[in-house]
Amino acid sequence: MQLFEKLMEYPDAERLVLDNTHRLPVEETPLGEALGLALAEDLRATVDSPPFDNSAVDGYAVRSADAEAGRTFRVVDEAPAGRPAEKSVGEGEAIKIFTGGVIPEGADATVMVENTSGWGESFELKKGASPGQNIREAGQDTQKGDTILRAGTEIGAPEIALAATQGYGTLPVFRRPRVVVLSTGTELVEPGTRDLAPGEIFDSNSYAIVAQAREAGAGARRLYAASDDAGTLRAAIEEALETADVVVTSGGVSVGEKDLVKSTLLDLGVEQVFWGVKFKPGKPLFYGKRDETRFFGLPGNPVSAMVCFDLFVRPALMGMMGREDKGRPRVPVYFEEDVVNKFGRMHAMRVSLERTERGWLARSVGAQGSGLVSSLTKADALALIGPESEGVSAGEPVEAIVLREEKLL
Ligand SMILES: Nc1nc2c(c(=O)[nH]1)N[C@H]1C(S)=C(S)[C@@H](COP(=O)(O)OP(=O)(O)OC[C@H]3O[C@@H](n4cnc5c(N)ncnc54)[C@H](O)[C@@H]3O)O[C@H]1N2
Ligand code: MOO
Repeated sequence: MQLFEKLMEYPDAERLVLDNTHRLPVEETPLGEALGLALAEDLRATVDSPPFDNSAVDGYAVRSADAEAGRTFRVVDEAPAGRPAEKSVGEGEAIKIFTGGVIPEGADATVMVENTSGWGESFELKKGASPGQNIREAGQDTQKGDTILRAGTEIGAPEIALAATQGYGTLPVFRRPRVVVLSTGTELVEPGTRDLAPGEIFDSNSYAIVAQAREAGAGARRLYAASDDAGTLRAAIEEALETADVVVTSGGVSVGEKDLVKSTLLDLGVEQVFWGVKFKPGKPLFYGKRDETRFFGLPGNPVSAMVCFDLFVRPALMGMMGREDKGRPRVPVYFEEDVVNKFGRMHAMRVSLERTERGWLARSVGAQGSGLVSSLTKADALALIGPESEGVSAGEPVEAIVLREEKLL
């Protein structure tokens, strides 16, 4: 069994992951499936939007020159949304119009029905109208040929709406990475299937990792939990390889005799980029590549698996999708007391955050064991307590990676 040689410094490992990540190919993706992806090209307006002058209200289209309070108008036609009127508006005439209806020939204003005597074949105007009143002009929103979205923009709901106004049925985006998640460990039991026998635990990592991958915008699926047996593991990894851009395993990556993930990957021709990081939680992290596929061997300890996903896998997935905002936001924080780092590795300490006059105050969420899943539900950020120092003094600034971005609002 191979032991760790020299552990890699955390920033070097972070950089190596990104340096060995490539953008996935550009694909014309249906509008409804583009959420969270990044545009590969600038997008231009194909039409003026709105395409025609239209009414902002339900009421009547009139000539503003005639529109004095107290005057009576004759209704000669109607213009609901989607069906332009056939007639034009002459002096003393009006056309019944609804919101979104095309402004008829001759009219230059619309009046709300509330400012008239009501719906009918004729009506009396209660309030005068000015030219252009309640008219939404053609091209007010976008004009044909304008660049409406820049390459690199992340597609959210407003971008989908804007592209749809221009008739785009698909968008040129970097393809969504396909992540296959495989948890390993003979002790693992599928949640919801049966009670635990002695020595067993429920498989929480594969569910957590799939959720994190989807949060990052990737497509992700779980494979079954594979037992710590070389044949089973090899078959599972081969199955994952059929569809995956990124294979993420959990467990079996440390130095125990049952830790077979690394040797199995190497047997399958995966090239090791690094194994072992001077980082807690997540010392045994493995990163490798084979052709276009990338492999992350996350440690089995649930907190280590989730923290390593956030700090290493998430930026890689975002890079593959062409997203500019690859990492979590980082802010300087301080502690009220001295904090000791006794691990000899960079400690990503789970902390809560509170905004104070001096900046962000960090407090440890409590015990920092790598198996304490509940601690992650209380953490707002990971404070990076460096390996070279043995800790930080009260009030000293420290960089923290913010996990709950809503905290910063
Ligand atoms: N002699 C040494 N032992 C260990 C070292 C070391 O340097 N020398 N490093 C420790 C560190 S740090 C970590 S982290 C763990 C990681 O080990 P593995 O990646 O091999 O993980 P396992 O041993 O398979 O599991 C660790 C722990 O996590 C539980 N686990 C595993 N999979 C799941 C899952 N899918 N859901 C929930 N929990 C899971 C597993 O039962 C173990 O309790 O190694 C240390 N040891
Ligand atoms: O570094 Mo391991 O990740 O303690 O827990």
